[in-house]
Amino acid sequence: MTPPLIRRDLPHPHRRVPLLGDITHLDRYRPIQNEVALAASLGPIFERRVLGLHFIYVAGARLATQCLDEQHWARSLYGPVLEFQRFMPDSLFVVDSDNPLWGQARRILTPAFAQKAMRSYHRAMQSVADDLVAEWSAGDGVIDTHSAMTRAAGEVIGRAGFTRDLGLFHDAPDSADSQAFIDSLGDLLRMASDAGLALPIIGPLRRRILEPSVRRNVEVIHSFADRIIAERKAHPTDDEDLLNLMLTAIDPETGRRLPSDNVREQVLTFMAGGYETTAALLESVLHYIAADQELQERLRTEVLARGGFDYHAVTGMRLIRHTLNECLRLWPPAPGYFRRARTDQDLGGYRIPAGQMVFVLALAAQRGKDVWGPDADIFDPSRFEPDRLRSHPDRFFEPWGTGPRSCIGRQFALHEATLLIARILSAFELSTDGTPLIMRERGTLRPEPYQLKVILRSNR
Ligand code: HEM
Repeated sequence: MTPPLIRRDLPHPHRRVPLLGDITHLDRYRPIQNEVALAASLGPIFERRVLGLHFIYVAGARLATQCLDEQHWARSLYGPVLEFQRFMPDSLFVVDSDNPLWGQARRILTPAFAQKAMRSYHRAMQSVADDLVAEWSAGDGVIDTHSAMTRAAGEVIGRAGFTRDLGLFHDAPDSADSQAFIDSLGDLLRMASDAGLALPIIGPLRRRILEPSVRRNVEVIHSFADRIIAERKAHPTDDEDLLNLMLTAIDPETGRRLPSDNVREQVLTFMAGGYETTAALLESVLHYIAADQELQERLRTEVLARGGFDYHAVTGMRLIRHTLNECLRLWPPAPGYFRRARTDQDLGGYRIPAGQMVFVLALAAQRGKDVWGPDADIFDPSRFEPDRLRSHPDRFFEPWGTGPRSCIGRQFALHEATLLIARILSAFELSTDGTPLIMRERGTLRPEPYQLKVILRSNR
C-alpha cells in the first residue's frame, strides 16, 4: 500500500528573497558546515532554493538511513562528483552504475582490497611510516601536518598500489613530477568542489576564467598516469598490485580486460581516492591525539603492548581503530552524498516524488543526538567499544557510503591510518600550540593546515 503523503512544503531558511530565494543563507567556503548549522534550526529535512536551483537536505539520522535503502533510493551523480567526469569520465568513481564498465572495473579491482592483498601492501605502508619517522626525527620538531599527511598518503598509494616510490620523502628521479602531480590533483579536486556547488551565472563565469589552469592541471595528471602505465608495460612485473590488475586481470563475468584507454582513468581514481580522504582523516586524528595527553598515553600503551608493527599487530590495535572511527563520525572526509528516489517516497511526512534528488548530510546525521545520545557532538572514542555501540542500535555511521558504490578502499585506508598513527605514537610525544580544529571544504572535509609539535621519545 502506498504510504500517505502528507505535506509538500518543506521547511526552509527564513527571509526568502523573491527570485533569488535563500541566497542570504549561503556560505561559499564552508557550505556543508553551514547546512549542518541550518539543520539545527530547520530540523531533519529542509530545502533551499537559490536562483532557480532546488536542493533538499536530509540531516536527521533516521531519515538519512531511509535514503540509503538501495531498494527505494539510488546513488546520484551530481555536484563535485559530476565535475570529476571532466578528467576521468569512465572511471570507477564517476561512471554510472548502469554502465557495464562500472561492474567490470569493480569486479576486477575488488581482489586488490581483500585481506590477502592488504597483507601484501603492509610492507610498502611500513616503509612510508619509516620514512615519515626518519624525516620528523631529523627535523626541528615542528611539523606541517597538511604537507606531511598529504605526502604520506600519496606515497602509500604509490608504493602499495603501483609498486612505485614516488619520491615524496626523499630525492628520487620521480620527486619533482610526483609533487607536481599531487599539486595538480589537489587543485583539480578543489576546482571540482567549487564548480560542483556553483550558482547559475557566477559559476559558468568562474569556470571560464579557470579553464586554462584546469587544462594545464589535467595535462599534468594525465601525463603522469600515462608514464606510470607505459613504464609498467615496457617492464612487466609479477607484482600483485593494483596496476597489474588494471592491465592484465580478466573480469570473471564478461571474460574481458579493462579497455586499455580506461586504465589511465582508473590509475587517477585510485591516486585521487587514495590520498586526499586518508590524509584528511590522519590530520584530524593527529589533532585530537595531540590535544589530549591522556588519550595519547592510552593509545601509546596499546601500541607498545602489541610488541611490534607487523600486519597482525596492527590489525589488533582496537583503541586506535575506535579513535579513527570517532574522527570519521565527527568529521567524515566525505561529508555527504546525493541520492535519488527510485519511486515516490514519504520522508518524515514530506512527499518526495520519484526522480527527486536529495543531499544526505552525513556530517549532521552522524551527530544525531536522537541516535548517539545527548553528548553526540563530543569526541569520545570509547563510544565505539562493542558494548557501548550496542546501546545505540539506530546509530548512523556511514563515512564510507553504503551499497554497491561504497568505498572500495575502506580496509586499505583503515590499515594504513592505524599503522601510521601507531608508528608516530611509538616514536614521538605529540602536542599542538592550542590551535582549534577548523575544517575547510575543498573536495573533502579536511582540517585547515596546522602545526604539530613532536618530541622524539627516548625509550622508543
Ligand atoms: C579515510 C579514507 C576514505 C574515505 C572516508 C572514503 C570515503 C568514500 C566514500 C564515502 C565513497 C562513496 C562516495 C559516493 O557514494 O559517492 C567512496 C568511494 C570510493 N573510494 Fe573511498 N574513501 C577513503 C579512502 C579510499 C582509498 C584509500 C581508496 C583507494 C585506494 C578509495 C577509493 C574509492 C573508490 C575507487 C570509490 C568509488 C567506488 C565505486 O563507485 O564503486 N577510497 N570513498
